[in-house]
Amino acid sequence: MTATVIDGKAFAAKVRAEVAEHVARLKAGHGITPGLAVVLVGEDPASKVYVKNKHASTIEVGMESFEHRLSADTSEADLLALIDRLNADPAVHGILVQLPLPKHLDSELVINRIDPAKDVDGFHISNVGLLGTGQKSMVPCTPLGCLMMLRDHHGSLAGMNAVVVGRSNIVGKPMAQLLLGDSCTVTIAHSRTKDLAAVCRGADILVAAVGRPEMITGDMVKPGATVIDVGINRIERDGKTKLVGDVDYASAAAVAGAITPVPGGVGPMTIACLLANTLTACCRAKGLDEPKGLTA
Ligand SMILES: Nc1nc(=O)c2c([nH]1)NC[C@@H]1CN(c3ccc(C(=O)N[C@@H](CCC(=O)O)C(=O)O)cc3)C=[N+]21
Repeated sequence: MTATVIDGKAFAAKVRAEVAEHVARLKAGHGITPGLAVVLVGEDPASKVYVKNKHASTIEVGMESFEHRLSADTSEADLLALIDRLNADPAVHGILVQLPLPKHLDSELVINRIDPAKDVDGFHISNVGLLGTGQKSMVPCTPLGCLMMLRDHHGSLAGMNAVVVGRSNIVGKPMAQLLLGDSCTVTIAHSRTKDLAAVCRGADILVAAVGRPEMITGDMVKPGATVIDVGINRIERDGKTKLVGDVDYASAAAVAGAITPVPGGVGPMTIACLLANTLTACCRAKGLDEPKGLTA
């Protein structure tokens, strides 16, 4: 058996096209252009990759892109003042502060300064609480992208056993909440889980979000399971830099029913969902119908 490859790149292009269509309608019908502000402090390499892809996509779907690049030694007061300005700016519907921030900045304080209605990352404590209680919120982009791919592939997820490996606030925990919301039986596994392989083999849906290159191997995958690889790891192999996931693709694909590749899987969906969230935030701010199929 060889797994169906879930093409995140193609799916993301479809999502972006849907977003672009809504944006065109907002412009023509209401004279509104959704705007996304991205704040980048310092020079984190992962964030730079993200920013590069993001800027082009924002423009491509017809939105306004506001970039704020601050030096690595920016003070907390200056960063908070910028967020206050963006919160008050009616042209800005979404605000994203690139993480990680330099060590001298308190990322919790900074994230919680963002107006929750403009928090397109879904990291504000209010959005975390709303998601956890099943209320309307802004949903973190990476888990939302994974959910969209799973719904597209399976239709209903009800009753499926889902195992999320990784318990981060940005992926693992919100992913588990979303799967629970779609009536999966959810297990969150992590570095201290006993017999991780056996837990993973119980999964109909296996989401790998551990940040360790190729840690999830084929012997940990139930035959026919759907494997979602959230990992983006840069490694050296045969003298070259390579992008690999948290899943050992070759061995997992030999057992799985469906699998997302890296690159071209979850990554492009994260960016597409950032645009979808910006559109959603804009529609909510204006009291207009929000797009269907682009939210949780
Ligand atoms: N507040 C905040 N929100 C984020 O969502 C956030 C962040 N900070 N900081 C940095 C990380 C990283 N991240 C990526 C998203 C997509 C790709 C992506 O599109 N990857 C392509 C490959 C890119 C390549 O070729 O290197 C792929 O997987 O196919 C990569 C990285 C979002 N992040």
